[in-house]
Amino acid sequence: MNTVNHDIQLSYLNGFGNEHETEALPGALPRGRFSPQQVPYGLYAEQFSSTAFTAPRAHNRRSWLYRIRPSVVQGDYSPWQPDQSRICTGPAAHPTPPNMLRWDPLPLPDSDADLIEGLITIATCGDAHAQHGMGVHLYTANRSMGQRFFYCADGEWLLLPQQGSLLLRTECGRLLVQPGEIAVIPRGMKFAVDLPEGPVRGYLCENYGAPLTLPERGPVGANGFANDRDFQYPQAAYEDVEGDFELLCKFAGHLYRAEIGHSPLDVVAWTGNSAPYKYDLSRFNVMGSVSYDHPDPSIYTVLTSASDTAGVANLDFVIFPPRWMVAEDTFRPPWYHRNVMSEFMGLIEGVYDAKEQGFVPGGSSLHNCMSPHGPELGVFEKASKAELTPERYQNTLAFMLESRYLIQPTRWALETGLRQRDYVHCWEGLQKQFQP
Ligand SMILES: O=C(O)Cc1cc(O)ccc1O
Ligand SMILES: [Fe+2]
Repeated sequence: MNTVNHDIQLSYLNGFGNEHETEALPGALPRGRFSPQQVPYGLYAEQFSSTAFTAPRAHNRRSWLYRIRPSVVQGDYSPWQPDQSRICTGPAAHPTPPNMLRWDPLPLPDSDADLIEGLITIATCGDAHAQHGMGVHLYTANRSMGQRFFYCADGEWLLLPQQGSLLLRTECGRLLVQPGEIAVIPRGMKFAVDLPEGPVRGYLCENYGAPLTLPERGPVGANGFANDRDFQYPQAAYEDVEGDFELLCKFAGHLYRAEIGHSPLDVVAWTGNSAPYKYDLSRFNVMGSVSYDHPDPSIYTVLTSASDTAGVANLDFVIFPPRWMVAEDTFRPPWYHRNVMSEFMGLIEGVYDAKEQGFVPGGSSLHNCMSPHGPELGVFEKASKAELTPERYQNTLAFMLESRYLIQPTRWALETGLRQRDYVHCWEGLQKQFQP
């Protein structure tokens, strides 16, 4: 069997949301219909729907999977026994303080943990049962999942590796994802995460709402931001293997376990537009001001999940990548601001321009609805006096998960020693400089 071959060179199918088609055996994919009376090679046909059957064509996401056994061939679910108290799902029942919050990175695990065992929720927003909002988790792991398989019924997973690469073995095939890249796994898709290079750390956004999609470009035109062609989908690859395996599932905020006598990654061919994908963030075509003023960060939106109100996102995934700053007569870092939207941030590498100290790779910050924030004292002083020659921001890759829903830090996040209790002091020295 072919569970894990880390040396394998993976090739991908390109194009965001295309009606992709791929087969691991010649002729495995039925032609001209989705559900023939008999599928080639004795495979079973199974439709995998990520949107309602009746969703408008432009939003409809579904794939047809041709597999060795249909997904119904599995054991009954019972609660997963290990302690699950570190994994939380919105809505949270405890109070949410308006404080500006920041955390140091999670240390790598000192005992064996795979990615599911190493998950810890830092914040949630909205309500998973109502299918809006998100969970923000941090992960660390030092062991491959191997023959433990998983799917999340509560949301789509956006994985942001910060250290170490992930080999995602999914029903649709394999994706190798490294820091600086992201991967998105549709709600409900079964997968296992292996660690080809050892210990890993990263962020995980569990999107309870509408599937992530590319934002509109408006007057920018037909190109730019994240270009559709740079999103990569797996080629079909199947595991034909039997044994005493387990299938974990996150459903309505709890983890369940079912026994399964075979690898559920047994899809030999698939076609459709709902599948996992990856994207190299360095491909992002950055737009910015070439005259004056610091633009809104929405120009850096990679992917967005709509809410029911146009222009008000359930979730925007935004990055702050290397780029040139040329704006004249402008305070170039982010302005001081208060925002109706709530902002969770992480740092993949380097230094973020608004916070040169204390916000470190693997760390996190949260500026909730209407909580004030902006450059720390040192950045303000420097940027107010800097000579405004063109400057390349490099060695930097921060991201933001911005939501219309209040982002509620978990109890763990509020109580952990990783929380920087002195965070607010980074603005303390901003003096009155009023000269009437
Ligand atoms: O708060 C932050 O650091 C994120 C952010 C960056 C920016 O350039 C403008 C607004 C904004 O919220
Ligand atoms: Fe902000």
